[in-house]
Amino acid sequence: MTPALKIVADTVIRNIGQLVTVAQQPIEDASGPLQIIEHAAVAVHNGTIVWIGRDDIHGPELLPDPATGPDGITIIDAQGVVVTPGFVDSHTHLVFAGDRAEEFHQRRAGISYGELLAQGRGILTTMKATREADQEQLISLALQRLRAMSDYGTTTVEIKTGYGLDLETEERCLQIINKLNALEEITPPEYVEVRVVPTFLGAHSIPPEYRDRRSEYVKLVVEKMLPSFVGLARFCDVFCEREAFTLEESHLILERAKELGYLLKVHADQLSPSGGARLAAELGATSADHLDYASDSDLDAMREAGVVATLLPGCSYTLRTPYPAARRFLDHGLHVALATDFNPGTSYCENMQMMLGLAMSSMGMSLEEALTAATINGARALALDDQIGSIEVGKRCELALWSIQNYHEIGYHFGTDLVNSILVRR
Ligand SMILES: N=CN[C@@H](CCC(=O)O)C(=O)O
Ligand SMILES: [Zn+2]
Repeated sequence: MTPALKIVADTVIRNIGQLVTVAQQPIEDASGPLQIIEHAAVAVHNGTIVWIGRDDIHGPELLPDPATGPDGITIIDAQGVVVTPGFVDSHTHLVFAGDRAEEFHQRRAGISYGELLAQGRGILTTMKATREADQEQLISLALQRLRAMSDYGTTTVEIKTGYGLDLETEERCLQIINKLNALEEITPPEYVEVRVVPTFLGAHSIPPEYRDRRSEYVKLVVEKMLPSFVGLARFCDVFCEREAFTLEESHLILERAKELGYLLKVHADQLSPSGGARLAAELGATSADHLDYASDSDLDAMREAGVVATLLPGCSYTLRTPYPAARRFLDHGLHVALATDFNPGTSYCENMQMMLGLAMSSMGMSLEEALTAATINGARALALDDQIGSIEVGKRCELALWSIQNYHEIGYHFGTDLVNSILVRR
């Protein structure tokens, strides 16, 4: 007889109807592409998952943490619902002030997103409002948005700067993003349990004061901003596009960022074939995002270089452009991630469930592919897949507790929030 497994735990989630682990390795008692365990339990110690399995069948002997004493295990009854990894929203522009409702309706009447950018509106409209806002306003807006995201099941959010476009405001936005990870420092203390990953996107648009001397702005990004923000941002991103930064400018910025130790992302081939996807592959970026105009050979280059393809259906929904054909990316053997691209111009939506729905209804993804894209592949797009994105022993406890008993309701029952709460142990 195998001796009982003794596990030290401080939290146990019991009575889980379906534990959708999205495990990357086969696990005992689990089945199907998402490695689902029926009637399951999860044991957690110090925020790390220490055991998962069938509730009550051959579970381990759970020992409380000696520090908390014999009554120290918190038992949470999931009441038979579905539990998945929390969503990893790997592409957002969440820190900004103002809105662009007026431009949205003008676009509905015929003006294009590219035309607005060319007229110095679009991103620059938001830049003006963001520069004028003070720290408290920006934090309070960000918190409101993070709360909405966590209500829909998101536990990790990447946040880009890119609405400051000067040294001072870009730095202020990065400091705010970092502060969101330490909310007790905010007065009065705030508790949103979402993990935040900061990205520097100084190369989002050329600010108006540099309109006729763009090379000087690129120089500012390369020589001043990038070195000053080391340690404040995990990623450096560039909007490589006809209306934004050329391939050469993007190359210059990303190459310097890489030398300084940033991980890389690229807004690639969104409005035209910009060469961004190819650049992401050349420089070993973690992800290339959008990719509406990426060619087959670009996708091959991305696969060879291990670049995650992040697809953003919220943009297609807002801009009324064709949805990315996810099948094409999957057939190229790429890891596909889904994200909201939450921003005031092209995707004003905090809700990852909506992205899953669009991926299934309009991008040709199965439920299993979409859930994988919104969890473990989002984690891959942040180079955090060793820590989050699936429910496996050794991963952090960042879960979504749904209000449904069968995960097949996801994408089928639409237009309503199916997530009850998130459960995060730090
Ligand atoms: N493409 C560039 N950046 C954002 C849009 C930002 C904005 O319009 O404010 C995007 O990912 O779609
Ligand atoms: Zn974006």
